[in-house]
Amino acid sequence: MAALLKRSASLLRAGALQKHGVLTKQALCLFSTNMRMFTNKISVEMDGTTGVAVLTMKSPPVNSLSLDFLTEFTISLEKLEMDKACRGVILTSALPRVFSAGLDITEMCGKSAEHYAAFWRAVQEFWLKLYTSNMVTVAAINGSCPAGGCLMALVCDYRVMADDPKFSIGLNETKLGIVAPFWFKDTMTNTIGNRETEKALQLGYMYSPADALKVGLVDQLASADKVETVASTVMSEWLAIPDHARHLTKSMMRKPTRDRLVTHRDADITSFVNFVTKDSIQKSLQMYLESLKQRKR
Ligand SMILES: CCCCC/C=C/C(=O)SCCNC(=O)CCNC(=O)[C@H](O)C(C)(C)COP(=O)(O)OP(=O)(O)OC[C@H]1O[C@@H](n2cnc3c(N)ncnc32)[C@H](O)[C@@H]1OP(=O)(O)O
Repeated sequence: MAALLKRSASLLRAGALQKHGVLTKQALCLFSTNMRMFTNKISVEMDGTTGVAVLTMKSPPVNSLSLDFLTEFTISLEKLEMDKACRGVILTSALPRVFSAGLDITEMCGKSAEHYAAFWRAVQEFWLKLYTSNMVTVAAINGSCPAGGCLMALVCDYRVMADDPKFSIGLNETKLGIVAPFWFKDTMTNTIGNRETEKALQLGYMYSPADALKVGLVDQLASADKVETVASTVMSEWLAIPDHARHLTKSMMRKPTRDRLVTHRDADITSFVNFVTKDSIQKSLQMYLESLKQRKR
């Protein structure tokens, strides 16, 4: 620690730390310490010297995105966003075989319209915070990630997936008899293009890691035990770019998609509530949940 402080002081004297916002941020990293945050469903470990946090989802059995999970996730992300020492976040899962099973289906079944509205606002908030994060975000996908799990990976800046054919990734909503909202669709289109998204969404296609790499749904594959290490290497490459330039570029690329949801946010909630309260949709979701349970028997 004394050596770090000495090095920071000498950098400050040399004026190196005031040159760009990014260097000032790096200087803060030099002064900062490691940090740990735990909630029931998420743990965050921040390395003060690299400025990289690892956010690990740990909500068995499948890291489904319940209202509680989404709230804890969004708060953890906000805390990191406010910590000037934190420049990048790696998202990963503590569960074997599953990154995230997507939205918690039980939050969309047999509840009140008020509950559905609150749940959907939390899903929107989670997407907005992650999609517009100033930090570099890398998904270390160490298991399957259907629907909302895939969305979470897609909003990151880079995706590394475990090269295991047992895992799959995609927006499979049509298979549940439901429809991915326009901002899920936009996020996928921005990643793999219109034609591939059109096919993938209509068919509710779940890609193997190899196929996901082929269409650009993920950026890189790694053996299951190396996913996080590869994600860290990718993170250092991204952090070599000055933060302000990288972030302004990210904002420029993402603003139209973000603005579209912000402009239509309330209408999107109404539309979700109207959709999910239909008897036919409730029946489809119940049947799907039942089929998940039957699979095990
Ligand atoms: C209406 C407007 C659009 C809304 C947009 C919707 C977006 C979504 O994200 S909808 C959710 C879509 N998700 C899925 O289709 C995933 C379904 N799950 C799976 O495919 C698998 O569970 C798995 C591959 C993620 C993991 O497989 P495995 O390890 O074999 O675990 P199990 O299938 O045995 O599941 C254990 C346990 O968890 C329950 N469960 C699974 N997924 C969900 C979920 N998304 N929400 C709630 N609960 C889920 C599953 O039913 C099992 O429960 P128990 O039988 O009670 O143990």
